[in-house]
Amino acid sequence: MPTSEFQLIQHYFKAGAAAALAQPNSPVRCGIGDDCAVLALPVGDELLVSVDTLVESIHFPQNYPSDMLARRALAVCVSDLAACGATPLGFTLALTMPNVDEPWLASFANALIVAAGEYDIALVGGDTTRGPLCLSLQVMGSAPAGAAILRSGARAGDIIYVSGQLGDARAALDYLNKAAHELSAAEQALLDRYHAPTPRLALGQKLRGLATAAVDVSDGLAADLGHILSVSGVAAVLHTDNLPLSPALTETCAERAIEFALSGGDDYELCFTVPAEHREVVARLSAELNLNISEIGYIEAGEGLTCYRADGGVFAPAAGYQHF
Ligand SMILES: Nc1ncnc2c1ncn2[C@@H]1O[C@H](COP(=O)(O)OP(=O)(O)O)[C@@H](O)[C@H]1O
Ligand SMILES: Cc1ncc(C[n+]2csc(CCOP(=O)(O)OP(=O)(O)O)c2C)c(N)n1
Ligand SMILES: [Mg+2]
Repeated sequence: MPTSEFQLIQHYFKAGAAAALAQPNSPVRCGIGDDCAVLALPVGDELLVSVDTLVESIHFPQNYPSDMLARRALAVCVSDLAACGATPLGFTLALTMPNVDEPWLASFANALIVAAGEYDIALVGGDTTRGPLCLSLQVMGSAPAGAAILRSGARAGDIIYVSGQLGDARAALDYLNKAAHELSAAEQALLDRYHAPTPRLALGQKLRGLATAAVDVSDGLAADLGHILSVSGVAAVLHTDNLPLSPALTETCAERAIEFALSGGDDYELCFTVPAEHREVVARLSAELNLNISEIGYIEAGEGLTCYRADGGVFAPAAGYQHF
C-alpha cells in the first residue's frame, strides 16, 4: 500500500504513464520522476500550451466518480489543443485532494491513462497536494511552424461553422442528481455528453491551412464566438434556425434549446471560420470525418454578434459562463 506522496505518484501515475513512454515514436525523452519532463518537438514544429483548472462543485458535481472525472478533465483540456489544430504531445496534472482514498485514486489513474491513450497524449509530470478537490491539467501539443489556428484570423465574408451539436451538456445539468433508473433515454443521452465530451482533435488538425480562426465552445457559443469577433475585429450574423440541436435536446427542453445552444457551454465542439470559396472542402471534411459540421452564419465588417430567429426577430443571447 503506497503511503507517502512520493509512493502515491509512483504507484498510481508513473506505472501507467510508463507504457506511453515505451512507444517507439513517443516524444517523451523524460517523463514522471525528474524535476522537468523533456519532450522532443517534431522538427519544424512549434509548441502549443494550454492549462485549465477543474474545481469540485463548479466544473463537476460533488462526489463525482473519479473515473468520470479523469475522462472529463482530460477531454476538456485536450479540446483547447483541438481548437488550435495541435497534435497532442504530453500533459501534466496538478492534483489537489482532501485525503488519500486508494480506490478513488486507482480508478482515477486508470481512467486517465486510458483516456490519454485514446488521445495519444502522455502524462509526463504533475504535482500532488492536499486540499479541496481540484485539478489543473496543462496540455502540450505541436503544429508546423505558423500553422496553429488562432482566434484572430476571421475576415468579412468567412462562413461560420460549428461541429457536432450544442446545448446538450447544459441541459444535462438539470439531470445530474436524478436517479439512473428514473432517466429517460433522451436525458441519459444528454448526460453522456456532459460526462464524456469529445475533443475534436482530428477536425482541428484538418482545419490547419483552411480555417481562418477557431475556438472550442466551453463557455457557450455566443461568448466563445464573441472572442473570435473581438480579437479579429469583425462582426457576425447567425441564424438560430441553423444551430445544430440533438434530438435529445429538442425532446427534453424544446423551449430552451436555442438558449442552451447559444449560452449553455460545456459543449467542447469547435466553432471556426472558413473563406466562402472553401465551402466544398468543409463539406468533404464533414463526410470524411463522419462528423456533423453546420454552417451557422457568416462574418461581416463591424463588431458584435447578431442572432436572427426564424421569424426575422433578433434573439439576444445571455452571456456565457463567467466565474466572476
Ligand atoms: N491567470 C491567468 N494568467 C495568464 N493568462 C491567463 C490567465 N487566465 C486565463 N489566461 C489566458 O486568457 C485567455 C482566455 O482564457 P480562457 O477563457 O480560460 O480560455 P479557454 O476557454 O481557451 O480555456 C487564454 O489565452 C488564457 O491562457
Ligand atoms: C456541476 C457543474 N455545474 C455547472 C457547470 C457549468 N460550467 C461550469 S464552468 C463552465 C464553463 C467552462 O469552464 P471554464 O473554467 O470557463 O473553462 P475554459 O473556458 O477556461 O475552458 C460551465 C459551462 C458544470 N460544468 N458542472
Ligand atoms: Mg481556460
